[in-house]
Order: sequence, then structure tokens, then C-alpha cells
Amino acid sequence: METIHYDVFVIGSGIAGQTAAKACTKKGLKVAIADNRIYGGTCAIRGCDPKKVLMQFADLMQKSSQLKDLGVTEVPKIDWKTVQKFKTSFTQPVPLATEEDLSQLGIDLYHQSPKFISKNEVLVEGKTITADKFVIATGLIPRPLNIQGSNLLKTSDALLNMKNIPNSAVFIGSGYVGMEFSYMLAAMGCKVTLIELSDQPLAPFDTFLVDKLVKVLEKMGITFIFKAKPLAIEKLKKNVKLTYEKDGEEFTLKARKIFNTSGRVPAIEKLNVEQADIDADATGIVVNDYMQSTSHSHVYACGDVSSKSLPLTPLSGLQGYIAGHNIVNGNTKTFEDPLVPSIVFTHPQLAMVGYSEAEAKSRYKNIKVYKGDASKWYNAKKENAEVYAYKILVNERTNTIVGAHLLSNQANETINILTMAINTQMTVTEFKKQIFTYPSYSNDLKSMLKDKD
Ligand SMILES: Cc1cc2nc3c(=O)[nH]c(=O)nc-3n(C[C@H](O)[C@H](O)[C@H](O)COP(=O)(O)OP(=O)(O)OC[C@H]3O[C@@H](n4cnc5c(N)ncnc54)[C@H](O)[C@@H]3O)c2cc1C
Ligand SMILES: NC(=O)c1ccc[n+]([C@@H]2O[C@H](COP(=O)([O-])OP(=O)(O)OC[C@H]3O[C@@H](n4cnc5c(N)ncnc54)[C@H](O)[C@@H]3O)[C@@H](O)[C@H]2O)c1
Repeated sequence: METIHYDVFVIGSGIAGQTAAKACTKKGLKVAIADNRIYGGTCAIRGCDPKKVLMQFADLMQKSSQLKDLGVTEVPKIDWKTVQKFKTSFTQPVPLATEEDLSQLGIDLYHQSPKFISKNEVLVEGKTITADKFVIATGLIPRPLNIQGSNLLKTSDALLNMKNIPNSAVFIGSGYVGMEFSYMLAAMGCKVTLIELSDQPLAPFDTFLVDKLVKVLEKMGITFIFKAKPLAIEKLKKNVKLTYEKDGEEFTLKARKIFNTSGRVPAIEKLNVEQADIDADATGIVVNDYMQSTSHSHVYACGDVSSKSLPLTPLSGLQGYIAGHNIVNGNTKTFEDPLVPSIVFTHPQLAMVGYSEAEAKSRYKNIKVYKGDASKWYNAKKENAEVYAYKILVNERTNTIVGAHLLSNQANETINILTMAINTQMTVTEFKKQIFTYPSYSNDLKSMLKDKD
């Protein structure tokens, strides 16, 4: 069998793998990448980017419904086939463009899952590959639900490629993916039910705001069933049936489609990492701050599959850069848990950055909570939006923001302003001195930090 040697062998062509590979190639190392799906990774092909193309049509529907009878006489009709065509114009070019880009940089490309056969060797496409360094950047895959009929479940890949909006749908799991897509389908006229194991959706987010978001989504027609455990799926003639348990009793639900949105797990099963004694657990490939495997110094892991990641695109890119840099220069850069804003793209959007109220109160002696309902403020009223709310946490000793939580139509943008304020340790006094545009959601941030007389 042919044996090929590389300086660096990268597994996974998402943002993390590409970034690491490019950093190594730039310094003249001989690099290869293997991917067992089309090249380009989740964000560009099966995640953030196509999702936001589709989602804007749901937002348009939602905004039009809010302004119905205030000038909008009819909510627009959406031609989903054309929407899908538009979305495909973003995703279709990605694999070829990625392969061309990587090839031009001199990177060899493989199209199969490699398998470790020892700590320095993998098998791929019938070849034995040896490498000085390996980078594992395989991301996450949907959590398998081990229940009867689970083969009938659809994932976010199917949601992004739906040819038509189904009449009805059930989502199992109300995290980011479940909430965003149930909002999208409901806005497009689908009857949506969400089944969740725990007693609330979006566990990391502030309950004051999550409760308000749930109420808006319920008004849109979404049914939430909490503390419910899915048991089995069955195919009917046109529909699919879910049996679930709640409070010790069994119930059933029928819908055209049932989606598994119960979370995502590290994509490591196919790699045979145990054969190479690479430490891995439920959080992924276990790495130190250099993004280096805790079991072998010649193995690095980055992006969603690493044990250090919050699975978000900006962090995957950063970790890919750190892994590549450390391979080329020796371990000189560490991943230092940057402040990461996070957003749920519903309408209104839910965003957070920094500490939750409980975390802030446990870390600092005096936390001032600026919390309120802003639905009577001009920005919400002009859009006839029912909900607009916030919670901002300030360390009284330093007068700096340590956590911010927003529920608003512009939260994806305004949370970045608060991220900068936290990162630069800007005092609340300094923050309120800034002049922002008017009227704008950014300007409202200053009003949120107003002390009650
Ligand atoms: C529906 C959805 C929406 C999302 N929306 C957002 C968002 O709005 N904002 C945000 O910041 N993040 C979002 N994310 C998360 C974001 O997509 C990921 O954090 C990011 O893409 C991770 O990049 P990565 O390079 O670590 O992994 P990936 O992009 O997943 O790349 C991993 C690559 O490895 C390959 N691979 C897997 N197993 C093997 C194997 N055995 N052999 C070879 N190759 C393999 C895969 O095919 C893939 O190409 C979303 C995710 C999903 C699923
Ligand atoms: N806007 C964004 O930035 C964005 C969007 C999508 C995904 N992502 C990333 O992808 C990651 C994965 O998102 P996700 O939504 O797949 O997972 P998640 O972990 O956010 O949510 C999964 C939900 O499913 C529930 N659940 C688990 N098992 C269940 C079961 N058997 N029955 C019913 N409910 C069950 C969990 O309690 C949880 O609420 C996120 O952590 C996020 O980092 C980000």
C-alpha cells in the first residue's frame, strides 16, 4: 500500500480546518486535508449562512404581520422554491471554490474519512498517510436519538433544503436550532410543536427574556411541551407520529415532519481515535490551551470538535488560527476563553454576552441589575412590536458592565456594542457619554442604563 508523508494532516474542511491548514501552508509546510462530505464545512453550507438567507423571509412575514392594518394590507406571499434557489446560489459554489482555493495553495485534498491506525498513521482512500502533526477539525453532528423509528427523523440539513413548507412539524429539542427553525416555519404558516426534555428552552439564556420570547412564539401559533420525553416515531400514510411521555403518561402527536433538534455531538466516531490513544469525551477531543491534544503533543484539535469550544463560527476560526500558529511556531499562543456574544435568530432576537445574573452575583459583591420591559419605547412602538426587553448587569465597584441580555429586533447588532464596552472595561458613565445615531436601537442602550430617580 502506498505511504505518503505530510508535515501536517488536517481532518475537516470547515472554518477551523481551513484556517489551520492555511496557516501551515503559508510557512511552507506540506499540508493535506481530508473531508468525508463536500468541502466548506457547516457554517457556509449547512449552518449560519444559508439559514440567514432563508430566515430573512420569515422576518419579512413577521414584520408585515406586525404592521398589518397599520398600512400593510396583505402579508406578502413567499415563493419558497425561488427562495431556495436564491439560497442555493450561496451554498452551491462553496465546495468547488473551497477546493480550488486550497489546491492553489498547494494543499492535497482527500475525500473520505481517515481512520487512525496508530498514533502517527491514518488510512484514507486506500493510502497510508504519516504526518508530523495531525489537526482534528471535524465539527459536530446531530445527536442520535436512540428511540424506535429514529431513522424517520429529519435534521437541520433537511430543514435548510426543504422544497416546500410543511403544514405541520414537530421539533424535538428547543435549543438554538429548534427555536430558530420552529420560528422560521411558524412564520411561514406551518403548525409547529416543540417537545423539550427540560422545563425551559434555550438553557444558557436569561429566563426573564426567554419567558417573553416563548410568549411571542406561542402567539405565533407554536406549541411548547416541556418536561416531555420522546419515546418512538412511526410512519403513517402522510404523517409521522411521535409518542412521548409526560408526567408518567404517554401521548402522541402527528405531523408532516419531525425534526431532531436535540443537540449536536462531536464528529469523532469514524476516526478511530482510540486506536491512536487520543483523549476524547462527550465534549470532543480533549485539548489544552494550545489547542493540543492532552494525550499527544503532535495532535491538535480545533473548532466545534475541540473540548474547548462553544460551538460558534467565530470561535472555530480563532481556534483554527491558534492551532496553525502553534504548529508552525511552537506553542506560543493560547486560547483564552474570549468574551463571546451569542444570538438566537428568532424575531425578536435573543442575545447575550458575559455573565448571567446568577454568575455575576456569585463573582462580584455588588451587582446592579438594569432590567426592564422596553415595549413602550419608540423603537418597539413604531414597529408595533409586542416585546422588547433587556437585562444589563453592572459591577458597582468598577461601574463596568459584566453581562448583557437583550430581546429585540436588532439584538444581533446591539449586543456587539455591549461586547466592546465589556472588553474595553468602559465605565457606564463613559458609555452614556457616547453619541449614537437617533433613532436607533444602539441609542436605547444608554436609556437601559439609566438609574431610576
Ligand atoms: C443549523 C446550524 C446553524 C448555525 N448557525 C450559527 C450561527 O448563526 N452563528 C454561529 O456562530 N454558529 C452557528 N452554527 C454553528 C457553526 O456552524 C459552527 O460552530 C461552525 O461551522 C464550526 O466550524 P468547524 O470548522 O469547527 O466545523 P465544521 O464547519 O462542522 O467542519 C467540520 C468538517 O469536518 C468534516 N468531517 C466530519 N467528520 C469527518 C470525518 N470523519 N472525516 C473527514 N471529515 C469529517 C465535515 O464534513 C465538515 O466539513 C450553526 C450550526 C448549525 C448546525
Ligand atoms: N445562532 C447561533 O449562533 C446558532 C444557531 C444554531 C446552532 N448554533 C450552535 O450549535 C450548537 C447546537 O445547537 P442545538 O440547538 O443543536 O443544541 P442545544 O444544545 O442548543 O439544544 C438542544 C436542546 O435539546 C434538548 N434535548 C436534548 N435531548 C432531548 C430529548 N431526547 N428530547 C427532547 N429534548 C431534548 C436539550 O434540553 C436542549 O434544550 C449550539 O450550542 C450553538 O453553539 C448556534
